[in-house]
Amino acid sequence: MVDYRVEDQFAILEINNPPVNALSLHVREGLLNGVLRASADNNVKAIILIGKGKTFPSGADIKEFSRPGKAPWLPEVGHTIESSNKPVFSALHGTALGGGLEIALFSHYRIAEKTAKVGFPEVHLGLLPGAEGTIRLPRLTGLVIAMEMITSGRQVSAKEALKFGIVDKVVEGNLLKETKAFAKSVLGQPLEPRKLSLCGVKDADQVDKYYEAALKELLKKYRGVIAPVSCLKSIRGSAQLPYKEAAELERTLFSELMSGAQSAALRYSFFAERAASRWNLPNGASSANSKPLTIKSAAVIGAGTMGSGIAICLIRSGIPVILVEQNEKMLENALRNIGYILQGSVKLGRMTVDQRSDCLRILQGAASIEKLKDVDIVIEAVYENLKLKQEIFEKLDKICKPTALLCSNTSTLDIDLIASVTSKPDRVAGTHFFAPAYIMKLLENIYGSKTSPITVATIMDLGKKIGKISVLSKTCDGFIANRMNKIGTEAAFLVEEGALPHDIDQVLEDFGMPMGVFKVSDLSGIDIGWSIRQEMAKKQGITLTLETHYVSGERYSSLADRLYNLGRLGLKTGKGWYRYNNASNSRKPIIDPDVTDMILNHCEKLRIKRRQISPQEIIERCLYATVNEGFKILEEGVAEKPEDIDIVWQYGFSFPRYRGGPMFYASQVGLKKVYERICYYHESFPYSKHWLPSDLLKKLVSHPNEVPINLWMNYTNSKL
Ligand SMILES: CCCCCCCCCCCCC[C@H](O)CC(=O)SCCNC(=O)CCNC(=O)[C@H](O)C(C)(C)COP(=O)(O)OP(=O)(O)OC[C@H]1O[C@@H](n2cnc3c(N)ncnc32)[C@H](O)[C@@H]1OP(=O)(O)O
Repeated sequence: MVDYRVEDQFAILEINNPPVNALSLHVREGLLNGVLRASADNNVKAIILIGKGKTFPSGADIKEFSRPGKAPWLPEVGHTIESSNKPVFSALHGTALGGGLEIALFSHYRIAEKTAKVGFPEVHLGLLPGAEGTIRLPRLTGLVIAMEMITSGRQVSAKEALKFGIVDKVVEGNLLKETKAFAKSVLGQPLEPRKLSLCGVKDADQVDKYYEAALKELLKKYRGVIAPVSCLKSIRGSAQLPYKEAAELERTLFSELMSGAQSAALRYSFFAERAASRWNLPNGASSANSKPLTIKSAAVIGAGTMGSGIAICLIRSGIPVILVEQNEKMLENALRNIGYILQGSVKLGRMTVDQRSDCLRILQGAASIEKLKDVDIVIEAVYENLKLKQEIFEKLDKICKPTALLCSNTSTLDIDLIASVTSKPDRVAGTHFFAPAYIMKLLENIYGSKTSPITVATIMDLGKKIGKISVLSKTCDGFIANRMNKIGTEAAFLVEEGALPHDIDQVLEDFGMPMGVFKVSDLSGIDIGWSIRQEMAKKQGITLTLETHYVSGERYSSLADRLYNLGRLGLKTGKGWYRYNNASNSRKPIIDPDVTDMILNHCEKLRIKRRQISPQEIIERCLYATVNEGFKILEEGVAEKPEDIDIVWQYGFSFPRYRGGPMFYASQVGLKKVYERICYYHESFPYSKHWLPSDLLKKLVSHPNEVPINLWMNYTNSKL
């Protein structure tokens, strides 16, 4: 794990723990023993710590955090480094992060390869740098930079690290050779001034001012998230307390975070995100044995909001796009809008003027699909109508080259039905983007019964290339995301039973959702849901009225239909579930007594006796219904593993990452408790089939050993 050799009187400690040289127990032991050995060796003048492979250590081993750890701990290794009688040089390349950077800060000197990056990403794991990083970094950079770097988790380039005083030199070429050369130039100089534990924080007298300003920002930016504030408290300690006491405070804060629910969820999320990129199909094909095709050109059909957004994602990644739209005016508008959106990115510093021009150069509009014969992939993003989509796919099948992938951005429709009109169903898949497509990180990829492994591998790989988090779903009505989302349905029932829209929104926002469900509904438009419901009713041959309370034996709420009938279509009409001050162009929702009256009248007409609804019930009704459907999705193999579901929720619906996702949340509450409440709600609401308890959940609670391990057990520390 740590290779030891002596060259030119340098003891080289080469850390060899692929893939990221995490500081696992054996690495810590190797470093400790290596430094002690070199310190005692009269033939050694200096010690160099360097990473083998692609990086200097990128942090502590996160996997070790979920089991009882073993000494030597990182701070002990660090102090052994700092107190060595030989100068220690850390040679940084790749990503020197977290514990890796802390090891470097215990060293007497730091040399960085030009492309190296350094940072403290612990905050993203709900932690703080717990091996004295919060005490040492401010001693090098001053408080403001340390506060910014540690509370944001931002990685800084070698050049910036040099400017901040984190590294002593930036080098090009052979890192070891350059480090030796630098070492030779400073050998013989006293070590004491290089020991950060003996230095002070130069702007310590300003700490209260900086602390207050940073705290105000953090509370605004990270509502409900505790780690950033703990980071700040620890940095304040570094300026206010003697070194040893500051380190003790850091240790206490670190332990509190480490044993808390938020860090558990964030650490789970780190691995869940990586697990979601690995997939297995029922036929044995998998990400490990399937190679993607290279996508060099693409077409997007439909220049509405979704189509334009998808085109932006592709051109931003250098993939030329033909954007097809029959309506010339609409096409013209879309191309102009794409230009504006990219202009906005330039203004925000997310791309340069040249990059914007490069994007627009590879974007081309077309009025018909005849031009698509050479593209590698087509993504259709027209109106959600099966017949229309089938017509398009039938044409594409004739026009496109045989190797082209034909994908649909459908959010609900069966991929098999779309593929059935083509002669190459193995090339057909779903690529479901979330609005706005150029911002939302999720790409929900869908395979049908005939989709080939190459097609799946290609769309999963494409997602990664365009900067998305791809998750794979088997085809079904609504796929993982929309099928599972029962929040809106239960929220409407809760309003009928006694809550008000703003009560529910408040509870969901306090839980950590960025916006309550009724605010979201106003933003996307009440008419959207209305047309989906009308379409569904048409299919079933029924007519919906404002008094409809059951549809095909299922409970139904017509509250949103009432809003539609009143012309309250949401933000765009200035009125929906809330009222908006359109005169001042404000998007701020205002509680509207007219809506309350409408709700009360509705309940009176339907003879619903209203009651007091607790915040606990709101959470349970909205989330447990969703979780129950999640288990059914797992049971049916729509999602391969719970991580896939949780990642869909985090990146598609902005579910708070510090709660892990609905499935992880359920495991934290305790599956037994969740199951019992689902059974209770099933008894209370027999006309909502989403409360019919999932067999998988029942089995997990009663006979956990009979459940295949990939479906649950190895991913969570579920409390049964
Ligand atoms: C008696 C009781 C006494 C108690 C005393 C307690 C003392 C306390 C001491 C605590 C000291 C800890 C202090 C330290 O500050 C804490 C940390 O260091 S936390 C970790 C900080 N580092 C990170 O968060 C980095 C995370 N990794 C990344 O950001 C990226 O992986 C990367 C390094 C930028 C590389 O990105 P990519 O090249 O894209 O590669 P992947 O992301 O796909 O990763 C590849 C592979 O590696 C796995 N992995 C990555 N990082 C870690 C890690 N830190 N630990 C374990 N595993 C890691 C990753 O999961 C991938 O594997 P896969 O999941 O695909 O199998």
